[in-house]
Amino acid sequence: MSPIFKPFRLALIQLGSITANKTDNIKHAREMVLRAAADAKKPDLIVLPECFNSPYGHVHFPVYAEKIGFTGTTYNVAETQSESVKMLSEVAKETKTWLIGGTIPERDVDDKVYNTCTVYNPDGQLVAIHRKVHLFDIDIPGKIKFKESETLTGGSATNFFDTEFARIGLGICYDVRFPELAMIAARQGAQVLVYPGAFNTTTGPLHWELLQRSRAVDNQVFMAMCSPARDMTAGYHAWGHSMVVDPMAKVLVEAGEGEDIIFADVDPEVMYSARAGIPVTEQRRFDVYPDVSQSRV
Ligand SMILES: O=C(O)CCC(=O)C(=O)O
Repeated sequence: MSPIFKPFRLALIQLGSITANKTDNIKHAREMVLRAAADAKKPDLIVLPECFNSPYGHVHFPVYAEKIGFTGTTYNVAETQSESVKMLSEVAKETKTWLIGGTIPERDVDDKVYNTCTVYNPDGQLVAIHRKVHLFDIDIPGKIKFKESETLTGGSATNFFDTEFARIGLGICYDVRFPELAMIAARQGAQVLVYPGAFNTTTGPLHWELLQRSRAVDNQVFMAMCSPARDMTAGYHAWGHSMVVDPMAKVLVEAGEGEDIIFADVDPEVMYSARAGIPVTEQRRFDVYPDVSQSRV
């Protein structure tokens, strides 16, 4: 049976004022979630950006890392030591809204550090965790060099979660460059992909929109990426331009560079008509090439 897909409203928080003070960052993120939830057309799902509680950079991850402290697949927020997880759980409950809590640096029980996304239901329960699978290691001479693998470990699982309105596939930023991850989630029934991300001013203008529209059109799903706002005084200049794209690759809404909250109404009919009109989902030739979604970890 196909997963449920009903109309819903999505809010992306392009968070600004991310400073060296973690407590302030968490407080500000909470205020912005409250503001998004208080919109006249209350969203069903709110999203925060990648690395919302710390400055972005591999040197910062171990310093800001929090012990979420869960193993396996059941998560009891009452047991966590993470102040970010506590806040996210509480504000999801307070607003009675689904919340994708951007990402935070996470220190695991084995002392490895991950770039981790946590998801909460409207009761404040932590229902899903995605650790960034593909680490952002690039070197474009004269432009940008970044090596997350100096301090981070890559996650080893693909992830989605179910709500009462849709199945949502998860990824984080650089993960969007690897079509297999999106393809696997889509083939597992996700109709919407949400990736907190923080592209930069070199790759952002070239690839941020292109990659989202590509993942949307090749899987005929909705795709959303939520960035921090750009801060030219920070060590890393995020691209901003948080956006939501529909299954025909149309950009439904796009933020600028500054702090903002953008909203989109996700209409399942757009996905159904895209799939009916261009039926690639039924025309695949697994007799010619393998179905990568079957090689799931
Ligand atoms: O892929 C890119 O160009 C940017 C990726 C990135 O910023 C990240 O993974 O945090």
